[in-house]
Amino acid sequence: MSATASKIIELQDVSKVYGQLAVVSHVSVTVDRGDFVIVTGPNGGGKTTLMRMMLRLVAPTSGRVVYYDGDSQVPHLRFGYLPQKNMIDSRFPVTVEEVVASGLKMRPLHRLTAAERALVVETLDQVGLQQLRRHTLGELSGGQLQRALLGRAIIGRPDVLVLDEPLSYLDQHYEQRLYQLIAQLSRHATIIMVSHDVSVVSAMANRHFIVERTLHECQCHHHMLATRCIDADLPAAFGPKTTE
Ligand SMILES: Nc1ncnc2c1ncn2[C@@H]1O[C@H](COP(=O)(O)OP(=O)(O)OP(=O)(O)O)[C@@H](O)[C@H]1O
Repeated sequence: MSATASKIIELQDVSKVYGQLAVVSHVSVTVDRGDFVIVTGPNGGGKTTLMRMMLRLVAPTSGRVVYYDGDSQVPHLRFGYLPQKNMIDSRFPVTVEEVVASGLKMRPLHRLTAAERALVVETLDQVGLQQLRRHTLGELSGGQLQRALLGRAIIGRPDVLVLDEPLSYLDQHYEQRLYQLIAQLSRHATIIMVSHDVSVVSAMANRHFIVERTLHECQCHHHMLATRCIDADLPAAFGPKTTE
């Protein structure tokens, strides 16, 4: 981001220990408003734990997670979160539209305002699930479930969208749709995305964190893009974010 970018999330010497296992160790980093951060690292390296501490869903063993609006600290941010699929119990008897709407307000569908209902319809369209809106989660394929959860994450027009392995289970068609949707969302939201597939996403991101117990920021990100070290077979619309 530019020199005038304002920070939105700050991790201050954050660590997480489970039993004897130091999962995340002394991470200090700042994410700026408008950043698009890609997060990579080995299995079990602590990526999900770090994301969930950023979201304040997991309390750090030590250190602090601080949110900002401009220069002021704020108690909350509007987050959208797409968790890893293995964290979801799809036996829960709710429909696709109820799941999507739950990202807006914890209210039954019939109690949403007309504007909120319109937003549910628009979001179902964005994730391509209008036809399946009355289906329950248990009736969905892995990719359809992933899209329903993405709908829930984006419907509230979040300040920060955290996506943990969003490409899992998606077929090629929806992978492309997802890239387009994320590129669109990144114009208004800060995006933090865990992904093993850096090839396409790298071209949308302006920062790259590597998490393996601790966090390294990969400074070669723009160099890699500039020299096309990454084999990014990109749709033309996906130019890299600039750092002017
Ligand atoms: N609630 C928990 N209790 C105990 N150990 C945990 C808990 N959550 C995560 N762990 C352990 O912390 C380590 C890091 O897990 P985490 O899910 O954060 O890694 P990850 O980088 O997201 O992995 P992956 O790429 O496989 O999704 C793992 O060894 C995991 O077993």
